[in-house]
Amino acid sequence: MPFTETPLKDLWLFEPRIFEDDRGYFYESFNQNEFTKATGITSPFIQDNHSFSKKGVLRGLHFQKPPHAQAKLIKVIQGTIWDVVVDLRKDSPTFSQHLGFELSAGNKKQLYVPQGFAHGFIVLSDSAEVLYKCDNFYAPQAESGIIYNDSDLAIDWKIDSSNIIISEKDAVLATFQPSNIPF
Ligand SMILES: Cc1cn([C@H]2C[C@H](O)[C@@H](COP(=O)(O)OP(=O)(O)O[C@H]3O[C@@H](C)C(=O)[C@@H](O)[C@H]3O)O2)c(=O)[nH]c1=O
Repeated sequence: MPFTETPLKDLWLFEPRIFEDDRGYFYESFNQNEFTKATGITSPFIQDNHSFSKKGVLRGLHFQKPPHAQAKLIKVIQGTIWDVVVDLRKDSPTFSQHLGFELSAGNKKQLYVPQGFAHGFIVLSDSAEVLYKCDNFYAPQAESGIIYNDSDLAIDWKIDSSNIIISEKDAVLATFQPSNIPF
């Protein structure tokens, strides 16, 4: 089964089967039937996003507040990222826990991040192109996040902090405070 549930409930890793031959390779990068059969998740994806980032760029940690919360299915088509998620669901046994995954064009792994998680990634290779599907539309008024270097979360971003590049918006995100979490 190419879908594995991770130690964080409802967070799934997808390792697709690759068919290689003399021409190159082929694989189904997404199949709604297989996805639903394996995970039980039925909500359709309605927005696709594509970002390009240079080495050391860190985007995150982001989430949208309800009713605009987004589940995301993330993959990399060029380069390598360290993808990090934080469980923000207060009723979850793994509330406040985080996990990191290496996603790359080479390993073709995909991560399904449910609603109620914060998400971010850092680029480990010279550059990276990241594609992700979302089950809810972008809603700028609902955007929120947690500062990447929050001392309670203590996330290992794999790159020396002096080489991390973040947006002005991400530099002023709040620290992790359960009372501010809307899930
Ligand atoms: C996320 C997003 C941004 N934008 C615009 C707003 C802004 O002008 C420009 C760049 O936006 P940002 O700086 O927020 O992009 P970015 O920092 O890449 O934001 C993304 O980060 C990763 C980690 C996620 O998980 C995503 O959900 C999203 O929050 O693109 C859209 O038009 N639609 C979208 O869905």
